[in-house]
Amino acid sequence: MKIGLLQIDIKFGEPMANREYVKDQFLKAADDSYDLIILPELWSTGYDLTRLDDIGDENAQESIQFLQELAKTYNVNIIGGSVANKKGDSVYNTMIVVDRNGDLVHQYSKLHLFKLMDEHKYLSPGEDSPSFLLEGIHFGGFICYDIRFPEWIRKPVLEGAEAIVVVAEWPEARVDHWLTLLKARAIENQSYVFACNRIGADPNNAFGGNSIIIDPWGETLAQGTTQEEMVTATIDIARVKEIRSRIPVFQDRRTSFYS
Ligand SMILES: O=C(O)CCC(=O)C(=O)O
Repeated sequence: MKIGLLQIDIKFGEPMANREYVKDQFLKAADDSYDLIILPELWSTGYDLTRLDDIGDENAQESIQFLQELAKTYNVNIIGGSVANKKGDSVYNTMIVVDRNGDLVHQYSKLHLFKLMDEHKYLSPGEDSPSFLLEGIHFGGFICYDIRFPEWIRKPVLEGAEAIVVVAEWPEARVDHWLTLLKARAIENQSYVFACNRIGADPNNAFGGNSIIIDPWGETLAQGTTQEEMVTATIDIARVKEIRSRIPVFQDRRTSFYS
């Protein structure tokens, strides 16, 4: 499976311009035969939180249709980062997954809102399961701050997930945490990690790039810089079983002492 993490800059509060830009990037990648392309968190609006009521997407409909068209046109599965999803009086930060036929496979709204960036003032926390199946692979999909909660990442893994996807707008100031947490999540869960971050800056933060693909042994297969790029690796999901039988962490758990 060939994976591409679309590490891009995002225009602050300009969904139309960001959609056009993402469309151009898919066209550019068209000849590279990706099986799965992953976008960053809030790729259509950025963190323009005070305007999400205006620029957010009613029930994520426009974003879903946009991603469905791209998936069908380029015959590629898409984990469409996340978008500002308006539902009644609330706005959620919602991941959208569509398969290469253009079918909507999964939606997940960020569970843990990040107070340091005021998310709790403008967004509502989700209540969705992070588990989904795509191309026969069981994934757990998460958004940014979620990776600081190992017990939440573990949940889909205990349900059978072999790959953890993370979409983010992770600040440059804490890139060391980003890389360390992602590597730990890969090793402790003996799972692939595909983590797509944005680059560039908004009025409040500079973002750290360093999108990364890590194998279930904790080895980095590909890592971005702080420039715009497609971070790419080809993975073999059978490696998960191999690693899990080498060190059988999941058989050795003492669940009568912890859940
Ligand atoms: O946990 C962090 O340091 C960054 C989290 C974050 O930026 C987010 O969830 O949007």
